[in-house]
Amino acid sequence: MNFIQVERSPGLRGSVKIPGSKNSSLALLAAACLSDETVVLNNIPDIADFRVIREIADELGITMRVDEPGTVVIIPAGIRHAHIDPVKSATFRTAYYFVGALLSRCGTVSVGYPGGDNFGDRPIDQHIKALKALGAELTFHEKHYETSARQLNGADIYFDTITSGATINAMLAAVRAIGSTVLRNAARDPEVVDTAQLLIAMGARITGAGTDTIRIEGVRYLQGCSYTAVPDRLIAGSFLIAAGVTGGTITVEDVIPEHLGSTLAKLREIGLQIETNSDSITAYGEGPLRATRVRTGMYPGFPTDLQQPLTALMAQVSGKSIVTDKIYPKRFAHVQQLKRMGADIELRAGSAFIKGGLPLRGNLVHASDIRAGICLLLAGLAAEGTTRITGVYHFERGYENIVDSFRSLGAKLEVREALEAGIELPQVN
Ligand SMILES: CC(=O)N[C@H]1[C@@H](OP(=O)(O)OP(=O)(O)OC[C@H]2O[C@@H](n3ccc(=O)[nH]c3=O)[C@H](O)[C@@H]2O)O[C@H](CO)[C@@H](O)[C@@H]1O
Ligand SMILES: C=C(OP(=O)(O)O)C(=O)O
Repeated sequence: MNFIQVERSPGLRGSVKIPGSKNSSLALLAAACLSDETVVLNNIPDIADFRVIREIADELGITMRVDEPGTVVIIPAGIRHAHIDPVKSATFRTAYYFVGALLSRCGTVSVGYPGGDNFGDRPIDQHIKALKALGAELTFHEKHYETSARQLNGADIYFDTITSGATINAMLAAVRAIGSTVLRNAARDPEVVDTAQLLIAMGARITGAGTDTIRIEGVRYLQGCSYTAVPDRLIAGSFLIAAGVTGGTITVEDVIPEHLGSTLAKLREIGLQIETNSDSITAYGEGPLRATRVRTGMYPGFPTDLQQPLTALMAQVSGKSIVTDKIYPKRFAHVQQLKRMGADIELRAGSAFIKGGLPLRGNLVHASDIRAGICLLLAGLAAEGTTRITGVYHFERGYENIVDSFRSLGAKLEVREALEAGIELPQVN
């Protein structure tokens, strides 16, 4: 079993190029499968979820060829069926996008229940509601569910809660439906806009993406195109937070600063100096930092996916901070692990109450999901001694070359094999 070994690394310094967004790429790969022609996607990160999607595509008869790093050629015309392996689909979150994308083409799509990060309830009722409104019928089995439709018809759909996943899925299903669809209370995330932009480049008729009302006129034919995924705002945010954690200066390149509006405002409030240019951001973390209170919210609110890395920072900053997750109130598995490293954090009703500024000590800790992993890595960079983090698979789902990127900034960390290192690691998922 592998683990990541991290040593205290004060004052990280340098620049990192930010790869394409994981969450966008997962939607774009499915969206491309709606096309009648070849689609080329650029800036697709080489992460674990992508590798599973390629296997699934291959089994369905869809070509997904990597021509050069980051560039994926998708030829959906050869699709034979849409029965997606339930075991493979359960290893990541977004296999459900293939329901929206393949329903109009195949009539029936079967897929396993969504996996991905496990931090309490992640219902898909709004996906189901949207698909039903468009005319689909769903049947649920023990390990998979099946969605069928002879024809999809446009509909007026109101989401009961703001959800990026269901907004994207409904958009995918609606672009080839007959007639008009309106999505109300839609998510405004950059990944929703990115998916709409690709679909528009393919010939879809979509307006309003980026607002809470998206209008779609169904079309019969979608052409090929070449499209580039937006940069990963969550990876960018993680590196900027690292500047605060280590008291260093870090520049993230190839980013869209507007996508990080709430994150930059919060980091400035905490006391980091932030400089933005058209496609780069520099965070200076040397100055005195202040405790804060943050609540996550759907975009443009503070992202739940940066709540965990921010908690590692606030554990370093003297004073009382409160981190509240309104999107996933149970997304706090990292707290127990931070406590093992000496942090003083109490959990109550969806909030972490942090008494910051205590010295952290390296320990053996477990990353239970992607952002818990980056949180522990950041804590390890600040802690005295050696931190060993298990659950490396979760890093591989979210971050391409994370270890090399941190090393390029001067961080001391490496991936090690437990047997070779002579260390007995506990068996955890
Ligand atoms: C692959 C991907 O893009 N993952 C991101 C996506 O997940 P995902 O798309 O699963 O998250 P959603 O935006 O759908 O979830 C937002 C909120 O809506 C709720 N909800 C969602 C769907 C539904 O049918 N019913 C319902 O109640 C969820 O429980 C959550 O409280 O957005 C999350 C919230 O920004 C991020 O943490 C994930 O990194
Ligand atoms: C929750 C996340 O991912 P997923 O939705 O793919 O599980 C994440 O990227 O933080």
